[in-house]
Amino acid sequence: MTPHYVVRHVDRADPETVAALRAAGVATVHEAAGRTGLLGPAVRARQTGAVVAGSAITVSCHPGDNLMVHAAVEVCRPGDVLVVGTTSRSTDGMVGDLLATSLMARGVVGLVIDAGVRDLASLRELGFPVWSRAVHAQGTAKAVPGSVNVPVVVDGQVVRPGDVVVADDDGVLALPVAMASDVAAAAAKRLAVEEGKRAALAAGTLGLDLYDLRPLLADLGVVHVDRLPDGVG
Ligand SMILES: O=C([O-])CC(=O)C(=O)O
Ligand SMILES: [Mg+2]
Repeated sequence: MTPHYVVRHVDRADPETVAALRAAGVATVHEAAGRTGLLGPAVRARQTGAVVAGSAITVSCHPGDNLMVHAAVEVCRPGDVLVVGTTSRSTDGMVGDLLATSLMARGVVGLVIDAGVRDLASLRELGFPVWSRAVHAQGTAKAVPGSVNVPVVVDGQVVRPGDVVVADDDGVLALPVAMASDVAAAAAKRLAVEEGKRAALAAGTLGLDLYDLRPLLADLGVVHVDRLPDGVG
């Protein structure tokens, strides 16, 4: 039989770094990380306005089977994000309000799952944020083994145990621990620069001038005219 593992120990990023990445949000962290780390857009927020960051506890499940999600709950610590992948594509409702209640009792701050969730109204009422491929009431079994804290693929992105996961309304990103503090510093710089840009744009400065795009447009052959010349268009 193929061995399956529940790995108890995970190397986590320090809480200050995790907090800084949370404050920056997914889009800024993605840019600061050199446009890496994003999960695909199919795994999306199932609530509005939630922002979480935490260390990934990863789960590899057989499709239609949430046995290993139950096994994973035990190794979660406060501040973790549970990240669930399946070994082939699934939209079954693997996690609902009961598992969410259990995860909240362990201090887990959110769930990212490349499958379905159910009991959505209750999940929202609980205030337990989820990012999922689907919402579907389809029930699942507890019969097939898998592993906890091994690398998983979630909508095209590898997520390793301990990766810092950042999730908000824009999507989900996973960052290796080794990159996390450098990216947090770069993200803080980006936020400061964006603050200045936001003030200038709010005051009416055009992006064309703020980013000095007029010479570029000219170089690219873009011509300003009052009306299209006859015979064009
Ligand atoms: O129990 C399950 O299999 C999934 C579910 O609905 C819950 O966690 O509430
Ligand atoms: Mg349920």
